[in-house]
Order: sequence, then C-alpha cells, then structure tokens
Amino acid sequence: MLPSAQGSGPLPRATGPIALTCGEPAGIGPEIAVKARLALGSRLPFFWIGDPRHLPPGSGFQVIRTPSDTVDVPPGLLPVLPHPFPDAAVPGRPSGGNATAVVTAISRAVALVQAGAASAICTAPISKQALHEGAGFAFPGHTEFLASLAGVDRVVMMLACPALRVVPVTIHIALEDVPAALTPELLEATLRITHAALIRDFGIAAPRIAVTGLNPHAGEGGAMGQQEAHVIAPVLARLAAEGMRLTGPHPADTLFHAAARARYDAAVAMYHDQALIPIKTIDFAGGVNVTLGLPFIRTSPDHGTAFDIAGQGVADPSSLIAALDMASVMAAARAAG
Ligand SMILES: NC(=O)c1ccc[n+]([C@@H]2O[C@H](COP(=O)([O-])OP(=O)(O)OC[C@H]3O[C@@H](n4cnc5c(N)ncnc54)[C@H](O)[C@@H]3O)[C@@H](O)[C@H]2O)c1
Ligand SMILES: N[C@H](C(=O)O)[C@H](O)COP(=O)(O)O
Repeated sequence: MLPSAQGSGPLPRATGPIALTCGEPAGIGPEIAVKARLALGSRLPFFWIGDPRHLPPGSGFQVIRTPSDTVDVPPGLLPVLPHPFPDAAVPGRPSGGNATAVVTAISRAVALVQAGAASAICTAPISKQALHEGAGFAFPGHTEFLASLAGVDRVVMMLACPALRVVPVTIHIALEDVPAALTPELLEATLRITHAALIRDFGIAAPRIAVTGLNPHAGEGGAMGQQEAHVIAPVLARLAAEGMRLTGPHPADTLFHAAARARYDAAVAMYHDQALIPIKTIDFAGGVNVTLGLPFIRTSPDHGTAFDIAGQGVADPSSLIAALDMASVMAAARAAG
C-alpha cells in the first residue's frame, strides 16, 4: 500500500465541513451522498449542495442555512444546503432543464471553499453530455471547469487508490488529437505539478515518478513511433537533472503489475485511458479523482453517473467515502502548513 493521504487511518482529518456537490441528479449522486453520511456520521463532516427533492424517497436529511450549521445536524441525517432545481429527477434520464443548476452548484461550492466556509470540495459525477446539451457547458469536465473558476492555467488530473496513483498528461480529448497535444511544455508542467503535489498533499518527501511512452513498447527504439525520443525523453532528462526522481519512458502495458507499481509513487501516462484503465480495474471501489494544482482541495469518486443503476438503491458509496476522506486528510495537512 502506498504511503499517502489515503488508507492512512491515524492521519488527522479536517474539522471544517467539506462541500459535496450533488452532480447529475438523475444519476447515483444523491443516493451515494445519503449512504456516505450514514456510513461516516459526524466523524467526517460534509454537507450536500443540492435539491432535497432529488434525494431518494425516505432519506433522512436536515436543511442547513450555512455550512457551519453542519456540526449541529444529527449523524443519521444528511446536512443539505438547498440549491433549488427547476425539475424533479427521473433516474437515468437527465433533464436539460436541470443542467444549469448542476453547474451553479459546483460554482457555489467553489465560492464557499474560497471564502473559507468549507474545508474542501468533493464533487459527485456529472454527465458531460447532459450539461453540454442542456446548459451549453463548454468544459469537458470538472477538472477544466474548476481550473477556470480558480483562474489557474494548468491543473492535473490524478486518480489515486491505496495501490496506485495515475496521472494522464492529456485528459479529455479525442485519441486522434493526442500526439499533437503532447508537447514538451505540457509534459513538463504536468510533471512539475504532480511532483509538487506528491510532496505537499501526499507527504512524500522525494517522490518517484514513472512515465509511460505513448506508443506500443514505448516506441521500440523508433520503430513504432517517435514521441518517446523526441518529446518525452528530453523532458525527463531535463527534469531529472534538476533532481526529480523520474524513470521512463516505459512501455505502458507492463507498468501496472504489482512489482512495477512498487517502484514508483505515481505513474504519469500520456492519455486518459492509458492512465485510468489500470486504476479502475485494480480498485474501482476505492479510487479517488483529485485535481492537482488548484488553490483549494477538490476530490471526486472515480466513477460516473451510473445511469444504468440510478434509482435502484444498489449504488456503492465506497469511492465517494474514499474521496471525502482524502479531501479531509489533505485539507488538514494544508491547514497544518
Ligand atoms: N467525476 C465525474 O463527473 C465523472 C467521472 C466519470 C464519468 N463521468 C460521466 O458519467 C457518465 C457515465 O460514464 P460511464 O458509464 O463511463 O461510467 P460509470 O462509472 O458511470 O459507470 C460504469 C459502470 O460502473 C457501474 N458503477 C459506477 N459507479 C458505481 C457505483 N458507485 N456502484 C455500483 N456500480 C457503479 C455502473 O453501473 C456502470 O455499469 C458519463 O457522462 C461520464 O462522462 C463523470
Ligand atoms: N476522466 C474522469 C474519469 O473518467 O473518471 C472523469 O471524466 C472525471 O472528470 P472530471 O473530474 O474532470 O469531471
């Protein structure tokens, strides 16, 4: 298991409440929020920003006026900061009319964490398609939207579980656009942000980062692609000369078995699926999505809206619970300086 902000029972947790956004109300977000509160009680305080009408029938909740009221809510009830939506939620069928409120719930959480009223934010999954169609949402996901709200040029997506941390260099773009997007500048910025976050937020003094190639067999010496020699290796050499502990470019297909994972603290991969398939395969229930490079803490479960099971009461809250816990540990660490 990795030494980290995850799976480390004795580490301190934040005392201030975490703002949990509702995400897409037609998905499993409201259900797992209620289940997470029942599992965590008041040990790990968070409040839900959403419309109480979207909670599963019979859910125990209490409306709060401000985040600081969270502490007064009995442990069996979900503290709810009301965020009215125009439409009811039909499981599995997102309403275009609700799209704008999904987005404003996220902006509201950011405003609260920036004002110091929340210790971190945790986001339940959104449907990018529903937001694009219903609200003209111009961002491919939370990651890019949060960077814009925070006024930050560059952020990094990391997914972390007790056995693995992965970072995709390019994120939500078509596979055919990856080679052109994979510039030395982007790779260098991603490595610097990842390195800094492993030190600051994960408490690893001298992080070891393994970097994949882009092509099969990391290019096989140029026989299967040139990006390894022309883009990736020169950046690694430059940053290694500064003292960063980097290895690669490695063939991606052999970087994620147990013995390989023991040799690094994070793997940086060149595109979305190269990074996310291994972690969602190894630990779908325990994975957490964390945005590095923001001025505040943001985590999220590693799964999506799960429309196929919404409204059935069978959704697993484990990843959300892990995300809330990771946010709490990180917030406590930052507060301690
Ligand atoms: N953070 C986010 O906002 C986020 C993350 C990932 C995907 N998404 C979005 O979610 C939508 C659906 O994506 P998808 O279908 O690729 O992935 P998904 O994670 O929603 O679902 C994949 C499979 O896993 C199951 N599953 C997911 N979470 C589960 C849980 N907590 N308990 C039990 N089973 C669970 C689903 O039922 C489904 O069979 C897309 O619009 C995608 O963009 C959002
Ligand atoms: N790429 C993420 C995943 O597949 O889990 C997911 O789409 C979340 O992205 P945001 O956190 O940017 O919404």
